[in-house]
Amino acid sequence: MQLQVKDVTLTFGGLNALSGVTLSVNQGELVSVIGPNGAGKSSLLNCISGFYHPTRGEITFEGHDLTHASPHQITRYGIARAFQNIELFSGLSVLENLMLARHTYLRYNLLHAALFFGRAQAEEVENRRVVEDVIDFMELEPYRKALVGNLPYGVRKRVEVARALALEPKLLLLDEPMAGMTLEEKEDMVRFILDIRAERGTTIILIEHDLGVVMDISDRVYVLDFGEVIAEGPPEVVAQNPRVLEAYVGGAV
Ligand SMILES: Nc1ncnc2c1ncn2[C@@H]1O[C@H](COP(=O)(O)OP(=O)(O)OP(=O)(O)O)[C@@H](O)[C@H]1O
Repeated sequence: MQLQVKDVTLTFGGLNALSGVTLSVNQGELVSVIGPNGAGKSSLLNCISGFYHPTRGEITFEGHDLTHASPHQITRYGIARAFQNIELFSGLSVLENLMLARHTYLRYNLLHAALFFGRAQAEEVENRRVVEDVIDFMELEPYRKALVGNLPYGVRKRVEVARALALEPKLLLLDEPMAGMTLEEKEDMVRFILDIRAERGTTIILIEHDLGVVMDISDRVYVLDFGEVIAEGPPEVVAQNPRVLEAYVGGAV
């Protein structure tokens, strides 16, 4: 098991955003988390990525305890996240955003860089190589130097995924990467997600409202409702689960 979320509860005031959530993900798996609005999906990703700390329970990744770790530490352990509300600097180019992500999250401290100038330079060459490789992989070559604020929405969503990939994660967290996209853009994103797993071997946790996509590409699906896991399993099994059908009645998603 690469990631293990054990009995996690997250409380805001009197409200349980998550209630005893247990979930595990194997290396190389593509696992989706679905559920109606407010079910706790983003809260779960926030706990895994260290933005929130569970009120109770435990999260481990490859033997590291993430329960109280900071987002920076968690990134260094090999987990990166593409945000639902794009977290890019609109006044910087695609290339600059990706380089900045590596500098912010992965670079050792400035004193170290000053003392070991040669090593810092080698690191910069490596940063550039990784970033160029991601730009190529995500087919962002035509936009390398373009300011992110000037790009169409669908391309910006793709840059947001590229920003996370530039951190060379072992586990990639995707929070609604296809929200608001046209059909064609969605198809492209699906292809990228499948390629990320196939070619880079990255484990993926996907939050997505488009159930057609989820059922098509996931190895396993977890269904959250009111902060609890109400079903888990292969997509075709989960889709038949009466509790899932009930949670989705009325087109709540
Ligand atoms: N920072 C916070 N403070 C207070 N309550 C919060 C906070 N973050 C989330 N919640 C509450 O926790 C519950 C779960 O929210 P969350 O955003 O995790 O759901 P979600 O499944 O991601 O929803 P959506 O599909 O709408 O993004 C909601 O009732 C929400 O109002």
